[in-house]
Amino acid sequence: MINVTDNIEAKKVDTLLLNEYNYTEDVLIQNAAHSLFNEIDKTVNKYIVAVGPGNNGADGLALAILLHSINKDVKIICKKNMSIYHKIALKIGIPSIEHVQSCDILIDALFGFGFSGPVQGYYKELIDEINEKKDYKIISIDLNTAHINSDCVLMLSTYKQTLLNSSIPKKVLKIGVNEKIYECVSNKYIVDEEYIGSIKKEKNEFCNKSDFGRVKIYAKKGAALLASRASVKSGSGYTYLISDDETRKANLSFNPECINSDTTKYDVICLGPNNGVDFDYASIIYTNLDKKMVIDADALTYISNNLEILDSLTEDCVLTPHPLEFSRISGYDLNEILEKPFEKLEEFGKKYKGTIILKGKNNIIYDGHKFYIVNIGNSKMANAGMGDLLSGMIASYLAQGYKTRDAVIYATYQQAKIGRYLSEKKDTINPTDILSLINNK
Ligand SMILES: NC(=O)C1=CN([C@@H]2O[C@H](COP(=O)(O)OP(=O)(O)OC[C@H]3O[C@@H](n4cnc5c(N)ncnc54)[C@H](O)[C@@H]3O)[C@@H](O)[C@H]2O)[C@@H](O)CC1
Ligand SMILES: Nc1ncnc2c1ncn2[C@@H]1O[C@H](COP(=O)(O)OP(=O)(O)O)[C@@H](O)[C@H]1O
Repeated sequence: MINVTDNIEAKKVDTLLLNEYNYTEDVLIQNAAHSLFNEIDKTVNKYIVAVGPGNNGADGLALAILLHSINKDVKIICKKNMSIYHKIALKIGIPSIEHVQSCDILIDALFGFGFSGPVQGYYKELIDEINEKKDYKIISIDLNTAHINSDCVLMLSTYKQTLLNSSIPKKVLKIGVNEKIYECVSNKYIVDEEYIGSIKKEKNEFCNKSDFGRVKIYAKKGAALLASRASVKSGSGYTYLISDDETRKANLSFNPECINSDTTKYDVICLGPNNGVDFDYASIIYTNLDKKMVIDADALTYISNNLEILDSLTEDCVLTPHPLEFSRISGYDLNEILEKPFEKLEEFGKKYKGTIILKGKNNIIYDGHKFYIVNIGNSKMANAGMGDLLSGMIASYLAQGYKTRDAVIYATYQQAKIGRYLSEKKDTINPTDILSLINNK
């Protein structure tokens, strides 16, 4: 998985590598430059590198030297950079220009995580000029400098936290450092295919349906159909729906594999999708504390009026709030949650047991120790019922024996991955579109 760092953590990584692991700045800059060079489009010819005063600028200069070595037409705009790379660049004849010229790619190597705003004077004027002329593609190194209209950011070694809220295309490049080294600095990770592959459970040849667990869902109306169908399609051995007559009747034709009656034998309960806020969730929760549990939607609203329930939750409970629901159960201000989701989840997680997923563009999963971010979905998925579907999927993977945290990660990733796939074909992605593709190869 890829580590996520805020500016303070990124500086700590820097210090750690230099002081504890004997890396030098030059080794890191060289590694960064080679990764950038490998990634950058070399089918074009003209490049300009806008160079800042610090190591972000040095990365840009080292990249310019590599582009020059393969005879590309590369120029630098560099007022001040004390690194050896500036001297080398000038010595080998890379032209230094004062103003932006026409080119194919402009590389923003002005500032990285050492920047603290606002930008003024020379750099402000240069940034305005870069944005104004724009007949080129702008690629930013590590972070996009304030107000630059980048087309892409190539982050170095860690995912930069401020970019979680940016829609600019981005990629993390390795710089010759094993990610495990960052673990003592950051406990936030972007979930990737590699992690998903490592937790995926394969089916044994002699398996039986009872090996895949029993899910009992308390839900009503369309939300019940979505959650229970998602549970069935995600592979739980048995899915039971506890609902009203009308919903059960509709579910019979929509979801023939689901069992529309109660059971005393089950491993997981999923509570809430459109089940009403007047339902007695407390007694279901208190009598099922030995089971795995997914608490969603109306059950979360109920808890916000019966907060003492939170004290009873176990490690095997999953809460699935969107930001407003999280605000209701935590009492935190909604804007504060949106601005500082990690801090607020950690504060909440210190008080109560279990795993919580804060849903949205960045789905942030917190298990009381680490944060796992699933951010491959897209805004076309933002419509009613998506959360109901997700809670059914989480319940299903819990029943199949996934660790609590991993069931949440696995379900969220599968949902977002289908959303990403469909986004190329559709302008709106409905939960039923996702349902039809759950479990497809
Ligand atoms: N492990 C790492 O952490 C690595 C970091 N590298 C690069 O190093 C960068 C960080 O380098 P630095 O710490 O030197 O910082 P930066 O290069 O991001 O910027 C620091 C410089 O910008 C100036 N500055 C800051 N805010 C300003 C403002 N508002 N207006 C004008 N000037 C301002 C500072 O005085 C300082 O000279 C990363 O973003 C990355 O590109 C790479 O070289 C490879 C490895
Ligand atoms: N902008 C977005 N980008 C990516 N995924 C999104 C976005 N908005 C919502 N989602 C996904 O849709 C779901 C929304 O859940 P929720 O708000 O609870 O929906 P509902 O109210 O329909 O139950 C989450 O799984 C989330 O990942």
